[in-house]
Amino acid sequence: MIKELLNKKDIERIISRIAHEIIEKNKGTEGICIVGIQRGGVYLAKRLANKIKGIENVDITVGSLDISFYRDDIGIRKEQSIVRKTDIPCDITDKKIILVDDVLFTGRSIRAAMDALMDFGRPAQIQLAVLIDRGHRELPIRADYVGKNIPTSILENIEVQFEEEGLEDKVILMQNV
Ligand SMILES: O=P(O)(O)OC[C@H]1O[C@H](OP(=O)(O)OP(=O)(O)O)[C@H](O)[C@@H]1O
Ligand SMILES: O=c1cc[nH]c(=O)[nH]1
Repeated sequence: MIKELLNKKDIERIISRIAHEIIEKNKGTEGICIVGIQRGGVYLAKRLANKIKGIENVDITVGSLDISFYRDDIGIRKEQSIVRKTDIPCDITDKKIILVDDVLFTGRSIRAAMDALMDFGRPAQIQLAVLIDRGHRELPIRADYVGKNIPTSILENIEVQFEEEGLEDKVILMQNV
Protein backbone atom coordinates (compact mmCIF):
# COMPACT_ATOMS: atom_id res chain seq x y z
CA MET A 1 0.00 0.00 0.00
CA ILE A 2 1.29 3.50 -0.79
CA LYS A 3 -1.39 5.41 1.10
CA GLU A 4 -4.96 5.46 2.31
CA LEU A 5 -6.96 7.88 0.18
CA LEU A 6 -10.42 7.64 1.76
CA ASN A 7 -11.71 6.17 5.00
CA LYS A 8 -15.20 5.09 6.04
CA LYS A 9 -16.26 8.59 7.08
CA ASP A 10 -14.95 10.12 3.82
CA ILE A 11 -16.91 7.55 1.80
CA GLU A 12 -20.08 8.24 3.82
CA ARG A 13 -19.75 11.97 3.16
CA ILE A 14 -19.23 11.36 -0.56
CA ILE A 15 -22.32 9.13 -0.77
CA SER A 16 -24.30 11.82 0.99
CA ARG A 17 -23.05 14.56 -1.36
CA ILE A 18 -23.67 12.52 -4.52
CA ALA A 19 -27.18 11.61 -3.30
CA HIS A 20 -27.94 15.34 -2.97
CA GLU A 21 -26.37 16.06 -6.38
CA ILE A 22 -28.54 13.38 -8.04
CA ILE A 23 -31.68 14.87 -6.50
CA GLU A 24 -30.62 18.40 -7.50
CA LYS A 25 -29.64 17.56 -11.09
CA ASN A 26 -32.84 15.59 -11.67
CA LYS A 27 -35.10 18.01 -9.77
CA GLY A 28 -36.22 15.13 -7.57
CA THR A 29 -36.28 11.40 -8.12
CA GLU A 30 -39.09 10.91 -10.67
CA GLY A 31 -38.23 8.18 -13.19
CA ILE A 32 -34.86 7.39 -11.63
CA CYS A 33 -33.46 3.88 -11.37
CA ILE A 34 -29.99 3.22 -9.91
CA VAL A 35 -27.91 0.43 -11.44
CA GLY A 36 -24.62 -0.72 -9.90
CA ILE A 37 -21.89 -2.46 -11.86
CA GLN A 38 -20.70 -5.66 -10.19
CA ARG A 39 -19.05 -5.73 -7.74
CA GLY A 40 -18.28 -2.45 -6.02
CA GLY A 41 -20.84 -0.41 -7.95
CA VAL A 42 -23.65 -2.55 -6.55
CA TYR A 43 -22.75 -1.77 -2.92
CA LEU A 44 -22.47 1.93 -3.76
CA ALA A 45 -25.77 1.91 -5.68
CA LYS A 46 -27.58 0.46 -2.65
CA ARG A 47 -25.95 3.00 -0.33
CA LEU A 48 -26.97 5.85 -2.64
CA ALA A 49 -30.58 4.62 -2.79
CA ASN A 50 -30.68 4.36 1.03
CA LYS A 51 -29.30 7.88 1.36
CA ILE A 52 -31.86 9.26 -1.13
CA LYS A 53 -34.60 7.45 0.82
CA GLY A 54 -33.37 9.25 3.96
CA ILE A 55 -33.50 12.63 2.21
CA GLU A 56 -36.63 12.38 0.03
CA ASN A 57 -38.46 9.48 1.65
CA VAL A 58 -38.84 7.67 -1.68
CA ASP A 59 -37.91 4.13 -2.61
CA ILE A 60 -35.66 4.06 -5.66
CA THR A 61 -35.34 0.86 -7.66
CA VAL A 62 -31.79 -0.54 -7.51
CA GLY A 63 -30.45 -3.00 -10.05
CA SER A 64 -27.17 -4.83 -10.54
CA LEU A 65 -25.31 -5.37 -13.79
CA ASP A 66 -22.63 -7.91 -14.65
CA ILE A 67 -20.61 -6.78 -17.65
CA SER A 68 -18.39 -9.86 -18.16
CA PHE A 69 -19.86 -10.80 -21.55
CA TYR A 70 -19.77 -7.22 -22.84
CA ARG A 71 -16.11 -6.51 -22.11
CA ASP A 72 -13.97 -5.66 -25.16
CA ASP A 73 -11.06 -7.73 -23.76
CA ILE A 74 -13.05 -10.93 -23.42
CA GLY A 75 -10.72 -13.71 -24.55
CA ILE A 76 -7.58 -11.56 -24.16
CA ARG A 77 -7.80 -10.95 -20.40
CA LYS A 78 -5.42 -13.11 -18.38
CA GLU A 79 -7.76 -13.58 -15.42
CA GLN A 80 -11.09 -15.27 -15.98
CA SER A 81 -13.97 -12.93 -15.08
CA ILE A 82 -16.26 -14.19 -12.34
CA VAL A 83 -19.80 -13.83 -13.65
CA ARG A 84 -22.05 -12.24 -11.02
CA LYS A 85 -25.74 -11.45 -10.87
CA THR A 86 -27.51 -9.12 -13.28
CA ASP A 87 -30.86 -8.01 -11.92
CA ILE A 88 -32.70 -5.13 -13.54
CA PRO A 89 -35.97 -5.11 -11.58
CA CYS A 90 -37.85 -2.55 -13.67
CA ASP A 91 -38.53 -1.62 -17.28
CA ILE A 92 -35.67 0.81 -18.00
CA THR A 93 -37.28 2.22 -21.14
CA ASP A 94 -37.76 5.99 -20.76
CA LYS A 95 -36.21 5.90 -17.27
CA LYS A 96 -33.23 7.94 -16.09
CA ILE A 97 -30.56 5.41 -15.18
CA ILE A 98 -27.88 6.34 -12.70
CA LEU A 99 -25.08 3.91 -13.50
CA VAL A 100 -22.72 3.46 -10.53
CA ASP A 101 -19.17 2.13 -10.33
CA ASP A 102 -16.37 2.36 -7.79
CA VAL A 103 -13.44 3.30 -10.07
CA LEU A 104 -13.41 5.06 -13.45
CA PHE A 105 -10.17 4.41 -15.30
CA THR A 106 -10.01 3.67 -19.05
CA GLY A 107 -13.80 3.93 -19.40
CA ARG A 108 -14.03 0.49 -21.00
CA SER A 109 -16.15 -0.99 -18.19
CA ILE A 110 -18.65 1.84 -18.59
CA ARG A 111 -18.82 1.31 -22.36
CA ALA A 112 -19.55 -2.36 -21.68
CA ALA A 113 -22.13 -1.47 -19.02
CA MET A 114 -23.99 0.86 -21.39
CA ASP A 115 -24.11 -1.90 -24.00
CA ALA A 116 -25.35 -4.40 -21.41
CA LEU A 117 -28.04 -1.97 -20.23
CA MET A 118 -29.35 -1.33 -23.73
CA ASP A 119 -30.26 -5.01 -23.98
CA PHE A 120 -32.95 -4.28 -21.36
CA GLY A 121 -34.54 -1.30 -23.09
CA ARG A 122 -33.98 2.28 -24.18
CA PRO A 123 -33.45 4.57 -21.22
CA ALA A 124 -34.31 8.26 -21.54
CA GLN A 125 -30.86 9.05 -20.13
CA ILE A 126 -27.88 7.35 -18.56
CA GLN A 127 -25.95 9.32 -15.96
CA LEU A 128 -22.73 8.06 -14.41
CA ALA A 129 -21.69 8.18 -10.75
CA VAL A 130 -18.25 6.95 -9.61
CA LEU A 131 -16.50 6.97 -6.27
CA ILE A 132 -13.04 7.53 -7.78
CA ASP A 133 -11.97 8.97 -11.13
CA ARG A 134 -8.30 8.12 -11.56
CA GLY A 135 -7.91 9.45 -15.12
CA HIS A 136 -6.23 7.62 -18.06
CA ARG A 137 -9.38 7.43 -20.18
CA GLU A 138 -9.17 5.43 -23.44
CA LEU A 139 -12.74 6.23 -24.51
CA PRO A 140 -14.69 9.52 -24.54
CA ILE A 141 -16.52 8.84 -21.27
CA ARG A 142 -16.93 11.15 -18.28
CA ALA A 143 -18.83 10.89 -15.02
CA ASP A 144 -21.71 13.18 -14.02
CA TYR A 145 -21.02 12.60 -10.31
CA VAL A 146 -17.48 12.06 -8.99
CA GLY A 147 -16.64 11.21 -5.38
CA LYS A 148 -12.98 12.16 -5.72
CA ASN A 149 -10.64 12.83 -8.62
CA ILE A 150 -7.34 11.10 -7.93
CA PRO A 151 -4.63 11.81 -10.52
CA THR A 152 -2.62 8.58 -10.72
CA SER A 153 0.39 7.14 -12.45
CA ILE A 154 -0.36 4.30 -14.85
CA LEU A 155 1.85 2.15 -12.60
CA GLU A 156 -0.50 2.62 -9.65
CA ASN A 157 -3.73 0.89 -8.78
CA ILE A 158 -6.74 2.04 -6.80
CA GLU A 159 -8.28 -0.55 -4.52
CA VAL A 160 -11.70 -0.02 -2.98
CA GLN A 161 -12.68 -2.13 0.05
CA PHE A 162 -16.24 -2.61 1.25
CA GLU A 163 -17.85 -3.57 4.56
CA GLU A 164 -20.28 -5.68 2.54
CA GLU A 165 -17.30 -7.96 1.82
CA GLY A 166 -16.19 -8.12 5.44
CA LEU A 167 -13.50 -5.47 5.07
CA GLU A 168 -13.16 -1.98 6.44
CA ASP A 169 -14.60 0.67 4.08
CA LYS A 170 -11.59 2.36 2.52
CA VAL A 171 -9.87 3.39 -0.70
CA ILE A 172 -6.18 2.73 -1.03
CA LEU A 173 -3.50 3.56 -3.55
CA MET A 174 -1.30 0.60 -4.45
CA GLN A 175 1.86 0.27 -6.49
CA ASN A 176 1.34 -2.17 -9.35
CA VAL A 177 3.83 -5.03 -9.22
O1 LIG B 1 -12.45 2.15 -16.49
P1 LIG B 1 -11.89 0.76 -16.52
O2 LIG B 1 -10.51 0.69 -17.07
O3 LIG B 1 -12.81 -0.22 -17.15
O4 LIG B 1 -11.68 0.32 -15.00
C1 LIG B 1 -12.66 0.43 -14.03
C2 LIG B 1 -13.20 -0.90 -13.60
O5 LIG B 1 -12.16 -1.67 -13.01
C3 LIG B 1 -12.67 -2.28 -11.83
O6 LIG B 1 -13.29 -3.47 -12.11
P2 LIG B 1 -12.47 -4.79 -12.41
O7 LIG B 1 -12.57 -5.08 -13.87
O8 LIG B 1 -11.10 -4.69 -11.83
O9 LIG B 1 -13.32 -5.88 -11.66
P3 LIG B 1 -13.88 -5.89 -10.13
O10 LIG B 1 -15.02 -4.91 -10.08
O11 LIG B 1 -14.34 -7.28 -9.93
O12 LIG B 1 -12.74 -5.47 -9.23
C4 LIG B 1 -13.65 -1.26 -11.30
O13 LIG B 1 -14.59 -1.85 -10.42
C5 LIG B 1 -14.28 -0.72 -12.56
O14 LIG B 1 -15.42 -1.45 -12.91
O1 LIG C 1 -6.81 1.33 -10.46
C1 LIG C 1 -7.81 0.72 -10.85
C2 LIG C 1 -8.12 0.59 -12.22
C3 LIG C 1 -9.23 -0.07 -12.57
N1 LIG C 1 -10.00 -0.61 -11.63
C4 LIG C 1 -9.71 -0.50 -10.31
O2 LIG C 1 -10.46 -1.01 -9.46
N2 LIG C 1 -8.61 0.16 -9.95
